[in-house]
Amino acid sequence: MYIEELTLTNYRSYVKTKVSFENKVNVILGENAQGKTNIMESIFVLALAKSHRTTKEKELIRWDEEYAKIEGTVKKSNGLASLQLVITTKGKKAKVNSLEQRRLSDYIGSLNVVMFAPEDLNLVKGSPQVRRRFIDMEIGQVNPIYMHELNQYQKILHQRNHLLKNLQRSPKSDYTMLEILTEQLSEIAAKITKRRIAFTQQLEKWAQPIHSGISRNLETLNIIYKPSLEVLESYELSKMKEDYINKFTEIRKREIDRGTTLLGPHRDDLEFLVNEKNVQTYGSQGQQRTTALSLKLAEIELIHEEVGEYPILLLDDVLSELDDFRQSHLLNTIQGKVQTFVTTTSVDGIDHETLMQAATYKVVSGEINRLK
Ligand SMILES: Nc1ncnc2c1ncn2[C@@H]1O[C@H](COP(=O)(O)OP(=O)(O)OP(=O)(O)O)[C@@H](O)[C@H]1O
Repeated sequence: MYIEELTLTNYRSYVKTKVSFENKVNVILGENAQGKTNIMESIFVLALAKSHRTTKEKELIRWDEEYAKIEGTVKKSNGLASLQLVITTKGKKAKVNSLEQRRLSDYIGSLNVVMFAPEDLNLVKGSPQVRRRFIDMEIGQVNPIYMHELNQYQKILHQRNHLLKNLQRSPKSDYTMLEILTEQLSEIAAKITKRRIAFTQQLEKWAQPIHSGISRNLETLNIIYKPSLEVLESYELSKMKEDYINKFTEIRKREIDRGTTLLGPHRDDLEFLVNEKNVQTYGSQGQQRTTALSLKLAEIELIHEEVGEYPILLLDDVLSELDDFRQSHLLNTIQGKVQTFVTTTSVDGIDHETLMQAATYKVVSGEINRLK
């Protein structure tokens, strides 16, 4: 799939902008703070109805305006789709081919993207939250039900935490509600855990040969899902739910003392092993970069496997962070098959053939124009 045209209205620094793109590499050039990342972010938001750099949606709306609108014409193997996402301070509304989507989770997946920005180099080294967000975004865009389950999970988790805090203050309260919420949370926790384990295995399958290639066959990569509920011997949903309920019963006193839910997908993590050693603890910076790059390239293949089309790749200011060999590996992999957007302040030093043939745009003060 690829984006033919993008229109932004009141989106961050853009008042009204319409721009056509090519189904190849599109390089977006510009000095600092001119609006390059805003373009990348708008494509990401059009796909996932969420920003990669903020949770505060108000920031996406141009100052002193009421709403922001992102429109995109997307070419897919089954034809053209016109997508529209309107963001207000009260919420978001999405349309596909002028039809309003009842739920955002139904809309997500209309456009698939993979973003690679400098902060993704943090995927390995950063906090577990960064890795959980990565998993959720990736499964969410190929599986709308997962997004729905995740929302439900967050709601029940919030209620349960609130109740645990109340129980902490008045221990004589009724425990029936806690049992009901524990049962509901365990049911969804099992579904989410199961999907995440399956996703991790699928991601590992794609990432392993890629990592070997980038490391010139010197390194092997393993990706392990680390659930907060230990040893999930059975992957059967009912058994997993039962395991969660039993464990919650076991740690009830501790949870009430702490006033929070101590177990579940919101506490899980991913572990990366290079040559069987934890790369977060023992890996060099180079190995950590190779791992992050392998994961991103694996994501592209995984989405292709799931939806039957390659996603769009957004490389925000990241090429200059990679050495020549990793840069070439990345550009050789995407060449001719993935529509790619690259932002950079300058193409000096990046002399790969793919970039020579790219469509080039210049961004100045919130306006984008084609150069070649
Ligand atoms: N809600 C908003 N309304 C108006 N302008 C905004 C809004 N949010 C951000 N901006 C402006 O957008 C500009 C930043 O754009 P962007 O992050 O895309 O820069 P960039 O070209 O990627 O720069 P760099 O190379 O430094 O990353 C800033 O000038 C900022 O003031």
